[in-house]
Amino acid sequence: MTELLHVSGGPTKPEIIAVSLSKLDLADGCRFFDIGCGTGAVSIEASKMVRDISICAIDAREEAISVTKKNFEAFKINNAQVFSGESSDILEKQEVGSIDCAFIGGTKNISRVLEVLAEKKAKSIVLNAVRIETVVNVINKMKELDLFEEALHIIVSRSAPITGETMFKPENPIYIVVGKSGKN
Ligand SMILES: C[S@@+](CC[C@H](N)C(=O)[O-])C[C@H]1O[C@@H](n2cnc3c(N)ncnc32)[C@H](O)[C@@H]1O
Repeated sequence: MTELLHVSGGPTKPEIIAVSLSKLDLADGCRFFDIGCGTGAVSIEASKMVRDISICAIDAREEAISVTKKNFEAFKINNAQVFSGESSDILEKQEVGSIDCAFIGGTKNISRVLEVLAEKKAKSIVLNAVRIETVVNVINKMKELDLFEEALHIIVSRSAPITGETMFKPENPIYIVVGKSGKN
């Protein structure tokens, strides 16, 4: 089995990826943006769910870009562009084209990122956050941009062995914020 290379902050846990992608309205041939791609794990899972997806993965850290490129090669992700830099700057560029679905895993400069996604008329946006301050900021900004749909708080506990029996260990809670264009 192909092993995913890791980088600090990633990969996003599979259960969180599953819920996040279920909220994104992925469709065959869609243009998917992985903003703060880290390892590229979310893009890899998205590519298993629909046909002919076109992926644009962005991260500000060179280390993450290098790991994403290696993971895309190992998992045979062919229809992908990988951009290094601040996502709000990259999203503004003409050559990135239209945006159907955007997953946001990194929330630096999030207000500007959301403004650019709204300007580009991204149809569906799903954001992961761990800090409540980020969540409040994102909900308020999405409401201002007429994008806000819902926010979820997800806690996963995973089985772990204990003296030959099984206990559950909680993982860090994650907030998922969902935005859709054309709310009204
Ligand atoms: C929690 S990690 C993402 C993990 C990723 N979803 C995965 O599965 O590996 C957040 C990433 O977002 C990047 N990031 C945060 N804000 C960013 C921004 N405004 N532009 C580009 N990258 C950003 C960080 O460099 C970091 O690699």
